[in-house]
Amino acid sequence: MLARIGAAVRERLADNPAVQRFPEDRAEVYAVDGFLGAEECARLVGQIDAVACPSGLIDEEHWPDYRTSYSGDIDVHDTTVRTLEDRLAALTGIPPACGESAQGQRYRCGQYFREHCDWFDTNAGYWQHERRCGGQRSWTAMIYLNCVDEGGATEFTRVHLSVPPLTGCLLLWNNALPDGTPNPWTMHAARPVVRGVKYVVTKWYRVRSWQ
Ligand SMILES: O=C(O)CCC(=O)C(=O)O
Ligand SMILES: [Fe+2]
Repeated sequence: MLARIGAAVRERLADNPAVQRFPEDRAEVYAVDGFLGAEECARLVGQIDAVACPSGLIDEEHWPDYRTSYSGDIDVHDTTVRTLEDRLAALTGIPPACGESAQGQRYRCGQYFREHCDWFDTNAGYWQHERRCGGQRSWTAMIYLNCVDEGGATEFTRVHLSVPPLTGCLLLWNNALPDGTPNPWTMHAARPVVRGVKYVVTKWYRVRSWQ
């Protein structure tokens, strides 16, 4: 399933001249500049400020201080959110039903999200729940809503790829290898914001409908 999804999205992205793939064979990471306009970004920033609470973590108990950002589910009925979802579906071909609700995140000065992979550990206790809610995560889509004065890069730590936040830019990656197994090279972190504040919206996609 994951191999099939990976191949379908890969083919579609390869045909799109607006999509750039980072020159890294071990991880499939792509960027699309100007995926959202400045006004759309500003509207989403306002929404995030309205809903943001300290970010949770799926395995909070074992990993305190792993993620110090604030986050929240943004309003799924909002027109900007709908536009964003539609654009992502058109770009990737992934059915919108597979997407978890869009999550907004805000990192203030000094805040970060330590090194992690987005796919689920199928040996962890939480997996029994997640496998029934759509299963494994396939692709991750993240949109930067603003430029950060200093810090706040998304770093793929094992392949030494660092992506600085840029207003409206989409970062997209496949959490699986071409054979459908989890790709350890997708390990990534949100580096601490040094000056300014960082806002992003993240969509994680599952192999089946998310519920
Ligand atoms: O904010 C970032 O740069 C990365 C966020 C992230 O890794 C996530 O939300 O899974
Ligand atoms: Fe992540």
